[in-house]
Amino acid sequence: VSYHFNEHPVSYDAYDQQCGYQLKCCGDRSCPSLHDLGSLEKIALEKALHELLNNDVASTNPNYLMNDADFDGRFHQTKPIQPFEHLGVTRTLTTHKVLEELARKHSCCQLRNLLDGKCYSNVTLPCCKGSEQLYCDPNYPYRSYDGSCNNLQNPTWGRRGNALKHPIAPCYSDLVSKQARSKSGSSLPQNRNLISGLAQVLRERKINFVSDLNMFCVFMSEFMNSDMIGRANKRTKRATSGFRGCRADGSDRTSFVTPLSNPLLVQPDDEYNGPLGVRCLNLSPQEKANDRCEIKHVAERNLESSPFDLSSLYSEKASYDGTGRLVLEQCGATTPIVNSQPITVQFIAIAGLFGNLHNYCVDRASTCLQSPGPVEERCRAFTIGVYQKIIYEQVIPVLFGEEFFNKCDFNCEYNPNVESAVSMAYKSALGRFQHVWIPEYMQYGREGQMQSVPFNVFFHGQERFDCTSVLAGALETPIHIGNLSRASVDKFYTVDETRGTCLPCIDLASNRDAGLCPLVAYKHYIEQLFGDETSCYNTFEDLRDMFSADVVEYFAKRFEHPSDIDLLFGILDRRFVSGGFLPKLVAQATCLEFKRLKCTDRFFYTWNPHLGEGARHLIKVLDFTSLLALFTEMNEVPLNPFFVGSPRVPAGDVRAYLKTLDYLFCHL
Ligand code: HEM
Repeated sequence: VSYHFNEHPVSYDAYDQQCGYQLKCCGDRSCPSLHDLGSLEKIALEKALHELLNNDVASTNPNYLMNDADFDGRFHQTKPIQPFEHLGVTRTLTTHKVLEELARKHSCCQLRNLLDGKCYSNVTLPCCKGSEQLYCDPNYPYRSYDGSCNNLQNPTWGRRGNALKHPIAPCYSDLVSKQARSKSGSSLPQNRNLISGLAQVLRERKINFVSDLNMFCVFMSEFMNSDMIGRANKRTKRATSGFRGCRADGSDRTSFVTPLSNPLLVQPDDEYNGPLGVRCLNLSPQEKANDRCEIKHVAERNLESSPFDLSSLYSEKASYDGTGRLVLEQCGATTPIVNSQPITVQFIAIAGLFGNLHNYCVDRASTCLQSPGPVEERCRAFTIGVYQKIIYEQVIPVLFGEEFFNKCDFNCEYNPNVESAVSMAYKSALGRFQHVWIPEYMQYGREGQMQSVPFNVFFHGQERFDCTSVLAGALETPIHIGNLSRASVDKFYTVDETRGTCLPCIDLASNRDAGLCPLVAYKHYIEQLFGDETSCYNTFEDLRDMFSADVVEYFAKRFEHPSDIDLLFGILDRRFVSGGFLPKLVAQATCLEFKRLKCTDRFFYTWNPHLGEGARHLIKVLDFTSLLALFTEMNEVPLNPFFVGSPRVPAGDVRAYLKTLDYLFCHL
């Protein structure tokens, strides 16, 4: 299966073609003239500078900012635009304004030909010349901290701050920024209304089946996700606690409006929020990345490096003490992890296992390290190796099940010809599938003393929690299946167990803001890649091959046509991969992302030539069972850490065995 992205995404017609729908722009090969690009650029640059200046002003005015009195304060917090990033942000916004102007001036088909790259090759704005030159030392044996130089021919590939990729051209109604519309041209169903109605339908299912997969696996997956994708809320020069879109009491939109927020409307008859008087939910639009001013379909910025390199833990400038140990905070996590928001203490505790592993390594290696190089880099490479092994040999096989794991086929060699990047369809829709597993309650406590605590309690005041109890509880909390919990749909991130935000609504908003194409088109695209048979969806009944009856009935009530359904709803696909935990479409999308990120990583642990024999042996041995034995106070640790009720072994035995391997740290 090819995981390769086209350099320029192209509009995807194959579904319409196969299903006999009228093809847009069929036969229209005309192109817009770009003779006035220079003057469009000048005007756009002025507008962009003005907007950025206004945004910076807003970032210093409390009227525009969230504060701790808001229930969702810090949920939408923003990082600063670093001085070296200003030029890229300005160029991105300028080009965006030029694209919007081109969309106003030219016919849809002409614009489509232009953005699909069918008119001219590699057009950029005239004033936006020159790209930075990075020099990489091909013999330097360690990863950079921002992901650059992983690929020696293309040193910027995989780097923090790069754009994500559209696998197929987005389906904005104006091709560049306006939200997609239904087949007939009317608006799509309103976000919160659609999600809250869906949750109500699913709630009626009363499914009793409880899975034995646990929340430890879910938080580990979240941690992996945060390593490959960093959230890029639109930023200003200053970091902020988030820009306000709604009034503090949620009763309405605020009158202090900027392009930095894009609040969601809530209907008065909203089953949950209506009686609370909440009519508005805050939302942060995401920043795009088009730093070379290319005239093409543009995607969002990724604020992490894409490879699995523990970038969210080590961050861009890791804080080591004089001996190479990481400076660790709660549960062993680093400051950037502890300070990120929104974050639960379970996430902090999982990140902390890897922070602790780094320091465990330094403590052993620093006295005897025989391989050349600084101990912090050798231990970092080792820690990343253990983490990559856990992902590809433990997490993914469990999520995929044996059959699909083999079908996906992770046996590759290093492939330097493909860019390491994450797809928009994964980030803004299908990759979010595991949000449906968020339960109402989490277990918390040490052996024999577990208690049930509402999920959202763990977002706030994390220092109160005991790390062993947090992890022990996650191991014994089963995932939630079959419907959408109130903890996720109505009370997400709440401070008072009443007013909260709506995670699936944020997911849907993200899907729509990213202009993702309809579910049926994307499904067709991915099935073609996998060589699967593909279907056409002319009626809602046709959807029965992928959704259960209650969902089909709901969609039929809310959407005008099956091809209006948003890609996000692929998370409700009822065709699960056999022996695994993911729906088929989600599994296929995940397969592509994880394959790409493995096979394009020059330092992947199985082929990294700079790992010594000691590191290789330790990576083989270490897994979550060992990490839990080493870094928690559990008396007994699970052998199958992703399942509730796993058989356990005494932690002391595991620790004693690992101690016999200490000499290996001299040969990292
Ligand atoms: C149960 C724990 C989890 C919580 C509390 C959680 C929460 C969140 C939140 C608040 C966002 C930001 C939404 C936005 O502004 O767009 C987000 C984004 C996202 N989540 Fe989760 N999530 C969890 C687990 C997962 C898991 C297990 C996965 C799948 C591997 C996942 C995949 C994603 C993706 C792909 C995004 C978008 C990228 C990003 O903004 O980082 N999440 N999640």
